[in-house]
Amino acid sequence: MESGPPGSSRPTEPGPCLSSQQGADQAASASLQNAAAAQPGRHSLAVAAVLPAGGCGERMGVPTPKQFCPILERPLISYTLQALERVYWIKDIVVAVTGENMEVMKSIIQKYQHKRISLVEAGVTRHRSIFNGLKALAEDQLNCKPSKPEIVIIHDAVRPFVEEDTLLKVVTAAKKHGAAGAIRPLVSTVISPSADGCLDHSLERARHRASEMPQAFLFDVIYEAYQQCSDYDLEFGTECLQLALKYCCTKAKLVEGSPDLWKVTYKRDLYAVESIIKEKISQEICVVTEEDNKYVSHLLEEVLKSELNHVKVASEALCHAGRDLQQIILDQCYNFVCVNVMTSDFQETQKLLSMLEESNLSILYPVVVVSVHFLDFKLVPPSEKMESLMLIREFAKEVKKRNIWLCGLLISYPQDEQKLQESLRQGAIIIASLIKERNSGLIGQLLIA
Ligand SMILES: Nc1ccn([C@@H]2O[C@H](COP(=O)(O)OP(=O)(O)OP(=O)(O)O)[C@@H](O)[C@H]2O)c(=O)n1
Ligand SMILES: O=P(O)(O)OC[C@@H](O)[C@@H](O)[C@@H](O)CO
Repeated sequence: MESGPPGSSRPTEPGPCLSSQQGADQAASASLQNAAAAQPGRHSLAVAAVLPAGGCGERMGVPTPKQFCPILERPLISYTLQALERVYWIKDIVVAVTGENMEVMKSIIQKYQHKRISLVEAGVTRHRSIFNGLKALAEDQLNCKPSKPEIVIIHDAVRPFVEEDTLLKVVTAAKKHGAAGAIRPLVSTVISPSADGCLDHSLERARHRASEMPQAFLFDVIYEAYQQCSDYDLEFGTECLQLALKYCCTKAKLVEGSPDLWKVTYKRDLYAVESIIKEKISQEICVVTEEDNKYVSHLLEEVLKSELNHVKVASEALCHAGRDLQQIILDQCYNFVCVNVMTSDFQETQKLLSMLEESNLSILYPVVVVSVHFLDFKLVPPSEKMESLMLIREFAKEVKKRNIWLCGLLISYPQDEQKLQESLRQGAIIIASLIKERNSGLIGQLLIA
């Protein structure tokens, strides 16, 4: 079993330097795990995960294997790893990738700072890849520690939306029953065709379910099942729960899963993943300004709130050493509007960009920064400021390297109150679109409300 990339830290317990969000995640995990472990006769479980990621994604119909297809410029598998890493009681995550993708996988682990990841060679089928992952856990010594877990989770690398409570449910059920798997209601009816391609019979949809992931097993059960498995099953099987039943007489407990457990299979699934992630990271906007611009910022904040229902909009002063702003960054707000009034320079915006670059916020998701410039076009014709405003292109090119997506917005700042409200509304509509759509084609552009 190969560890993560050279120089990367071996799987370690999450350190004390967790950001407040990660800390919150760990606290949530601890409470979930304690809840499970608190059950009579329970003790904390040694849990590992195996992620089969050795497929070629034929049904996706693109050259890149789907687990490496980019979502907001980040490979799909990295989202799944992030989902599992947030669950701190999963001690080891074994990913099965083909030899030709081993280096790509190592670079993903390094770039997105994934921890507790080990790599094994995938097999020519999904079952063989999973078996290789189990062998690595059974026979390998991670960090000179016994790596054989009590419970092993098996989860497809192309199912990025898996929550801790679902993982805990299948693990808890597997501890009791030997095996457990997430299921979902069938959307289409299952039919059985006859040899001549006509309908032989259909299954009663209400009495059947779709088998999804995650699944969990007592390690010894599923490892024994794979060791006994026929070549036919290894070659053509698609259901781990069936192997546990067939070779170990273990009847898996079926756990109702959430709607977002689906497997990315076709191209449309990538678009669905991207829109879900965009929705998730556009739920909070921070309007940043200097003290003397608070009035305009507040006006813009109110209009943004009215334009973006359910989105949390807060204002923060850029000064005071950014103490409150630091906390907002730590709490993983991915959208910032920097308000500049009657100026075309970028001093305030650059202060914000520096703070963002110093944080690790944009490692996993692109951070959108809109540098807003209110100008009274009657007093200051835009043409006079255009040259300095176009510097946005250079700034944007620089910070894009840190996954910060910067663009500019020029908003007319008329003296007339009613016209100002109209400008603000136009500006808010553009800001809302930039944040929700996250169109990388607009990076470095100067838009005019
Ligand atoms: N030899 C294989 C085949 C599949 N998988 C993994 O098993 C998961 C679910 O399988 P599937 O959706 O079938 O992936 P692909 O085989 O890549 O897709 P396709 O059948 O369209 O080629 C994926 O994470 C895939 O990478 C694997 O580890 N090893
Ligand atoms: O490799 P395939 O995508 O054909 O099969 C994978 C799925 O069957 C599997 O992930 C769930 O059905 C649970 O077993």
